Amino acid sequence: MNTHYIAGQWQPGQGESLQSLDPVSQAVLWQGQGATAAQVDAAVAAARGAFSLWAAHSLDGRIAVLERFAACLKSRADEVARAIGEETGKPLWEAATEVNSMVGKVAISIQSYRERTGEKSGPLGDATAVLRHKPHGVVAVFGPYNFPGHLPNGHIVPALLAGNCVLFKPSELTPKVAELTVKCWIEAGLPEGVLSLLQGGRETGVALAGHPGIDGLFFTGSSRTGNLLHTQFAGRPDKILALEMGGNNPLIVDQVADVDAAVYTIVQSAFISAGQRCTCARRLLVPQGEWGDALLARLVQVAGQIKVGRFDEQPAPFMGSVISLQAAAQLMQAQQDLLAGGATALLAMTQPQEGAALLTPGILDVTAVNDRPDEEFFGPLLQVIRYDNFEAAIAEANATAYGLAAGLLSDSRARFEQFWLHSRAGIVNWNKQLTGAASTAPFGGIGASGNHRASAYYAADYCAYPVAGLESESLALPATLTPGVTL
Ligand SMILES: NC(=O)C1=CN([C@@H]2O[C@H](COP(=O)(O)OP(=O)(O)OC[C@H]3O[C@@H](n4cnc5c(N)ncnc54)[C@H](O)[C@@H]3O)[C@@H](O)[C@H]2O)C=CC1
Ligand SMILES: O=C(O)CCC(=O)N[C@@H](CCC(=O)O)C(=O)O
Repeated sequence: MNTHYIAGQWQPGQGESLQSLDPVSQAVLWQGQGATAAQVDAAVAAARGAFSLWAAHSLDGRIAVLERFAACLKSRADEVARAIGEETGKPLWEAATEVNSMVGKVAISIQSYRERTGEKSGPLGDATAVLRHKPHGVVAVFGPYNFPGHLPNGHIVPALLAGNCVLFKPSELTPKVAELTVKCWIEAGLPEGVLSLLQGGRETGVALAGHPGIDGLFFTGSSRTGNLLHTQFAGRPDKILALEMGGNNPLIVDQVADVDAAVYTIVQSAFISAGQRCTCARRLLVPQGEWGDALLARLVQVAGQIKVGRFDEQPAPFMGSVISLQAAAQLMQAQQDLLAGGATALLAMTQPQEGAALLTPGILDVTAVNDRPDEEFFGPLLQVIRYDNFEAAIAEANATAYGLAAGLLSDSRARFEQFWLHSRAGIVNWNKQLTGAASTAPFGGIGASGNHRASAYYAADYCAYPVAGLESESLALPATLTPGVTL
């Protein structure tokens, strides 16, 4: 099977065997072998060979390729959305929004490139001060499985636009979506070697991340892998590393007037994509007392009726499956561990069909659990913590090493200002769902969620470095010479 795209050629892998499975039916959607270290070498060599020409292309020339890529995606939107639905399990309506985000990324990246890393010049003394940006060279992009199109695209598009060559290693769980995406780049006329596709798991990732021929690595994935990469890149200031990682995101609910609006916003925050968004609310902070009890009762009622189903089921489900049977088993185990540690199930997460990675929404009250794990449970499992007062809620929200997204549902502006001042996260929302971050804004976290290189609108910043210069058309002596120099 020709599953890797290296130096402008499709070729078979020579590494470990890989399969991508439909998480519900377990049907094989894609199979092949991962790229070996030698194949990674060949892709890096091709990228190094292609770099100077691609970087020297006019910006308009690169933009033209990007726009043809967007047009190709648009024309194949149904096919790409179907592949996303099949491989990840997310419902077709949601997969279609992912393809839209991929298309939209091109225009937004062009705008961001011009605004944040374009060219500026102005007079400085008898010279012109000029600021331009240069690409880093050859960069690796590692993608996660939860947005197999949109999130790698969020690195690849701005990286290519800035003039870098890219080695793309998608998640081993979503190779088919990656293959379709790369086919659109080829159709767009990207020159040979500028983009390679290296399918594979850990073995391929390790070979690529450690390759001396890369100038940088742009990663979206778990905090565990991101931390490994950070350790590996320590002592390498010559290489740029951008890490977009997970979160243990808090959503505080204050006593609001519209309970149903709060419940709807909580559902969209915790259970969209079956809880497999890095921005999903993981911890729901609810006031002690009658009002909090009533809110939770309504939440349990609504969440208990959420339609869960196969990605292509009609009428459409709100939640599809999680990515794999293994992920489903790990989540069920996490629920079991929390219950054993003293949690109460307000709504138990269940796996209704053996052999299918479909999970129903789970809501656990973990207030009584001592030493609550500061972990990201990447699925539809929401932990509720009851609080006594607003200050305690803010302290609880910040009781995490992560810092990706945090939110408040409150009718009080003063409370939001207090929350904003004290919260520690890259996204802080008020009366809006935590999920669905805009591509027109920076996207990144602090703490264990990132390394201060925000992506989305600010991806332009890590795709190019600034070069400042003083320029003059002619070389001439200054009007006054410095003391001590005679000519
Ligand atoms: N902050 C953000 O922008 C986002 C973060 N995420 C996070 O991603 C995670 C889910 O995605 P996953 O695919 O499970 O992440 P993951 O960390 O398992 O994998 C991400 C990528 O790294 C590769 N990889 C794994 N081990 C490696 C190693 N030792 N060396 C080199 N490469 C290695 C994988 O093959 C994959 O391509 C969640 O934690 C989620 O929060 C997901 C989307 C957005
Ligand atoms: O990168 C962008 O263009 C915006 C970031 C984005 O789309 N975030 C999404 C998905 C990220 C995730 O949770 O995995 C979101 O915030 O829902």
